[in-house]
Amino acid sequence: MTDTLLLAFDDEAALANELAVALDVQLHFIKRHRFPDGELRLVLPARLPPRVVLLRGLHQPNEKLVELMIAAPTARELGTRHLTLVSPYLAYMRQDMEFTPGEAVSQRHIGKLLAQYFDAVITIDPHLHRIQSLDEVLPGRRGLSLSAAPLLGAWVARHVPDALLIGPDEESAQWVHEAAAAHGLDSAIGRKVRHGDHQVTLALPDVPVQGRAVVLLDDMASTGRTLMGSAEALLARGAASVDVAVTHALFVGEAYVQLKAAGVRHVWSTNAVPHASNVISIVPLLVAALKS
Ligand SMILES: O=P(O)(O)OC[C@H]1O[C@H](OP(=O)(O)OP(=O)(O)O)[C@H](O)[C@@H]1O
Repeated sequence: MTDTLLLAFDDEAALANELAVALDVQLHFIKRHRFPDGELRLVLPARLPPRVVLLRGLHQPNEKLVELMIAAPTARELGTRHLTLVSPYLAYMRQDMEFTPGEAVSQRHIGKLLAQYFDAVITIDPHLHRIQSLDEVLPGRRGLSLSAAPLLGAWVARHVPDALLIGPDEESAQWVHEAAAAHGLDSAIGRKVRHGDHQVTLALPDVPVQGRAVVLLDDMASTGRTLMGSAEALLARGAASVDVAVTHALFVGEAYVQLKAAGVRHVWSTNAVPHASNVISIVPLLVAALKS
């Protein structure tokens, strides 16, 4: 990939450096200046090669979307003809239908916006419920959705002898089954009803957990309520230990501290979102996708 340049922002320097080394490509950080009124100025290299990969995770997405709206057309003005967005966490995928009249279907509109600027988008474990493929979100463009579940499963298999993997809700079944199947782990899936941003009702799966080393596995932790509620219920039922493995460590506010306070022993995450719990690198996944 010597003809490709990797562009990134310095708040994702660790992942950007690791990716550049693994791909053996040149890395350039886009310079950012925030004006007193909050507007942004971006500075890219004066000339760009025809193929550019832009790395930008979209956790805390609103300002980052503006960065993309400025950086992508600038890259094309500077010589880029094929522009790939690598966004390990793709925001706005959870609002995928109109639940009440007049409610914006953000997934569709953010997808269209990205399709306007990028030839291809690569992401990890996007929260897509009711559609099968990321292509459906990106009209006319290539969307590639990678799964970190086998990496999470491998980590659990190495660190927790005889683990029982539990997914807190039906949605998590895809990741839990993939991780369990790849590494011969026991698994079970609970149920969840969401009542609001911070309110969920959880039902544990009907499997014996007494004395088991349970690992809760999910695509993301945001407020941590889903994992906290599950962990407390598992410990109350006699689980020997509860660990957590997630792809996206969003952990808003005090969520991480509260999750540990709820009795969770270890919290493990991938570096798709930079966080203190990162222990699993998604770089091998990204490299395989970008090289194909
Ligand atoms: O840390 P939290 O704030 O609990 O959020 C994380 C949970 O939210 C997501 O599911 P969600 O409840 O959105 O599922 P849904 O899309 O089916 O409502 C995700 O799959 C996690 O289970």
